[in-house]
Amino acid sequence: MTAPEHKAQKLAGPPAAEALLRETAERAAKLAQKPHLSIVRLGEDPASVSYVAGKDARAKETGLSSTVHALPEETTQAELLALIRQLNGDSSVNGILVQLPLPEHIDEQEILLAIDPDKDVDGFHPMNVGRLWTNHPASVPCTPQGVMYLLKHYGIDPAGKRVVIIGRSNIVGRPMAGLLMNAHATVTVAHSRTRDLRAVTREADILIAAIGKAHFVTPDMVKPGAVVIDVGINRLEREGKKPKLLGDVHPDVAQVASAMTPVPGGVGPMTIAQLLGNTVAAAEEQAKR
Ligand SMILES: Nc1nc(=O)c2c([nH]1)NC[C@@H]1CN(c3ccc(C(=O)N[C@@H](CCC(=O)O)C(=O)O)cc3)C=[N+]21
Repeated sequence: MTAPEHKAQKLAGPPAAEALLRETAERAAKLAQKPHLSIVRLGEDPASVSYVAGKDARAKETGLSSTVHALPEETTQAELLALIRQLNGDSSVNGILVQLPLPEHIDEQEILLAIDPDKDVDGFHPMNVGRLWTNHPASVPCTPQGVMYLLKHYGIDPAGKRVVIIGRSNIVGRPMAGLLMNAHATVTVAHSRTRDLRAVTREADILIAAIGKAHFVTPDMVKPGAVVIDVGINRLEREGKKPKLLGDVHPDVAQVASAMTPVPGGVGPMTIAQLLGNTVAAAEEQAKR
């Protein structure tokens, strides 16, 4: 590309995340007891170690308390279930998060089903999935809920607009579609089997990339003036250096989009802020009982 004639507005995550964290801290301070988040992680996958450390630190800065249960990779299904049941039964624990992905030998669906839906701050329990899809949302997955907050923060209302989501994962694509439908958008979910993907994505007023492939979305796939939300975080590990983080959207897309989230510093910080928001909401509900 030659010299850019146009540059999309940067939808920075940190200012929106700070606003959400401030609201969350104020709500946390009103509770008789500090909201408590229990985070469970298996094994030493570097991305998981780094994300969990971020969640734990942010929780403490926001006036919540948190515990990290770092278990060995070889932890059995039964041992993990036993820990979840213990946390379910512990009234001092308001939120439970089991960091994904789990090792191959663990049955993820059985683990997510075992978490008390009232403590399911990830919103991954089928009960909470059902609540979202019947437009009675309770706990909603943090990344898509964080995207909704970010859009609102920047004055972007999806009502009546055409939104195309690329990716159909349980963590991002599917719940994102449910939230946007609830917000009156016209939603298309595209994925790896979509024919003529470019024709589909070019229809989008708001394009959400949650594919998991670095720089997958190129300028030719974007309608001029569209808003582009990049949910991808592809870690390029480098010898002796911090990994480089690449989004799912090619940086040249900024020359056709009207607004675009950066990576890092876009959706990622929203995810963590929303997780703490969900934890405080769970604590508020539990305090009513
Ligand atoms: N049960 C569960 N719940 C999750 O919410 C969950 C999960 N498992 N597994 C993995 C994904 C990923 N995820 C991120 C959170 C924050 C950043 C984040 O803060 N990113 C920063 C950069 C962080 C860095 O430097 O590594 C940014 O984009 O600016 C990224 C990714 C939560 N996830």
